[in-house]
Amino acid sequence: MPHRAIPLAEKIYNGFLSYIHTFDTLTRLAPVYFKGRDWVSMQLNHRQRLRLYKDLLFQLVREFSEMLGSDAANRMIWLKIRNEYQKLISDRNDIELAETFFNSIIRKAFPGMSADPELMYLMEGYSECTIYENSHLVNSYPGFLGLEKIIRSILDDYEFGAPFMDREADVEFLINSVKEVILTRYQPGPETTTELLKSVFYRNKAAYLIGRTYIGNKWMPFIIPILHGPKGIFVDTLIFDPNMMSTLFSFTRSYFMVEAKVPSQIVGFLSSVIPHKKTHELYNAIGFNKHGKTLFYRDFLLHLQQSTDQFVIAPGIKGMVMTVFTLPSLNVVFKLIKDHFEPPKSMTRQEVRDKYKLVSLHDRVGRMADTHEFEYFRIPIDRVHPELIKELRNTVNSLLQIQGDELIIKHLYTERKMEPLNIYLENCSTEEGKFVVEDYGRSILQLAQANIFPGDMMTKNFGLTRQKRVIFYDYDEIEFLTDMNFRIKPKPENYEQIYASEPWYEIAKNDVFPEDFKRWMIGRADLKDHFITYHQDLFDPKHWSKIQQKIQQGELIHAFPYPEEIRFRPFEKV
Ligand SMILES: Nc1ncnc2c1ncn2[C@@H]1O[C@H](COP(=O)(O)OP(=O)(O)OP(=O)(O)O)[C@@H](O)[C@H]1O
Repeated sequence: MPHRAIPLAEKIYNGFLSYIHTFDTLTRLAPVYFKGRDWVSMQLNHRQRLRLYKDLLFQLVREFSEMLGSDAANRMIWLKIRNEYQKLISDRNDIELAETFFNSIIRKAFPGMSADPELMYLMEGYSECTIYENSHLVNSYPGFLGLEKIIRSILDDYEFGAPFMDREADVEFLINSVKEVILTRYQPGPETTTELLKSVFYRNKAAYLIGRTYIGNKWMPFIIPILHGPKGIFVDTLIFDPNMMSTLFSFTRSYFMVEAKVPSQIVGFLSSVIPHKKTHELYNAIGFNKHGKTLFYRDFLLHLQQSTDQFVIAPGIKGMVMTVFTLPSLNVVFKLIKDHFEPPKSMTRQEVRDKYKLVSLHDRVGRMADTHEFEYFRIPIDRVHPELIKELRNTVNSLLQIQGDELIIKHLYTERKMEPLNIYLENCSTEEGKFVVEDYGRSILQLAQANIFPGDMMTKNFGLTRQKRVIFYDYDEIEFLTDMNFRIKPKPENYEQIYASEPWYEIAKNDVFPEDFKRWMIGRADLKDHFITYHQDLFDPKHWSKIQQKIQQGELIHAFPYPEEIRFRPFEKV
């Protein structure tokens, strides 16, 4: 009965249109807030966009399920709905997003649905994100114009609606930078050309222009960060370093606000300029994280087919709250909330989920890993190591189902696999160790500036990225920094107090004594002194209180996603 399937398909399609429309509307507000230096609205708007998908889906699924009535698990009807939906979306240039949207609906409306290749779009969609010729994607600047003219034209073409602080100085900085990095190595020829994505990428207090220059028989990518300080708009630096570009698009950063009329084209261009990034990571980076999740899952299924290794318990110290496992050949960990927590952990499963949600909605400032949440995640049981089966049975039994030859996990998070910091510190040289413990302290202070207090700051709760950047990944004890009370330890005044085995003063739940951090943060003797000297602020309650005050006064600190040493004007405020 196709006539019944048509309104149901239309219902989903209208929901999708409404999602895309609202997503675009919110995205288009980013340049407005950038122009007005309205950073609070920028942040709220971003959060609203992050919530959009789930909020909208919730309402839509309710209405849709009412229409569907008792047919929620009727495969025939679903097949027909999918057919009708396919007709509605087939001409769209964001068809891959529409497919993912359908998957989200069926996953919520069909009881117990995990992944079904017949009813869902699992392996379809654009496998490649081709950039079409003559598209409206980029602004092009032919090489014959000469360096200065190209740079001036670029600054003319990207209008931020506010005056530049010192445009001539920016032109000079950019010219010198290109001369230093590119023109010492390559000679421009008749084929030399520069392209910049027309869409500007906004995040926090910055705007980014993303481009590439064809020179020396290859495309040289670059990123131009633009800031809007109290004195006006200015170019902050010019990035050519591929590692820095990659960090800018890292899984530890918030998503960009960027107009993407044809998302696959933006992603196609990005993959030509940002090395090592998978397509799913780029979709995440431009805010289509649900589609990023679809692609991630697609990669996962392909990887399973192409590998033979077994899922095992993740290396490192086992969590008290999470059971964590991995596939050695894949750079992902799977995190499951345990059925019971041993003291001193006393939270509920829902509270842990709330903390993970908090992180997903918060600015991750390059220091917390993004996660994807999955329900009814399937793994072939013969790929699960017996030790892991035992561990899962002991710790997360309520989340497990066995169906045929598959293990189904009712709820889990996936996260990028990193090398646990405690393991790295056991094996590295003193020099390597100094480098990472400096970054360990820096990561904690940067999280603090973003109003995050990690709670448990032991090295086992941090991981290292490929580029040896320290990232926090244990979210169950996270708190807002402004909810904590940083205290100086009271001085003992008598014999009993000096020799008391327990603290003799009252300690409230949210009290923190930063002086104590010195005792346990770094164990290794050859690194401890270096760490304590390098990060004196960490142990000073006044420093923590100062950060709190700034946050309470509404100051949003911009976490630069590149080293501040490369800024053209390192001391210029934003
Ligand atoms: N992203 C990751 N990459 C690699 N290993 C990880 C990752 N996340 C967790 N692990 C491993 O799993 C262990 C437990 O993870 P996690 O710290 O998230 O659990 P937890 O139960 O919250 O810990 P805690 O008992 O400290 O609260 C870590 O110590 C680490 O060894």
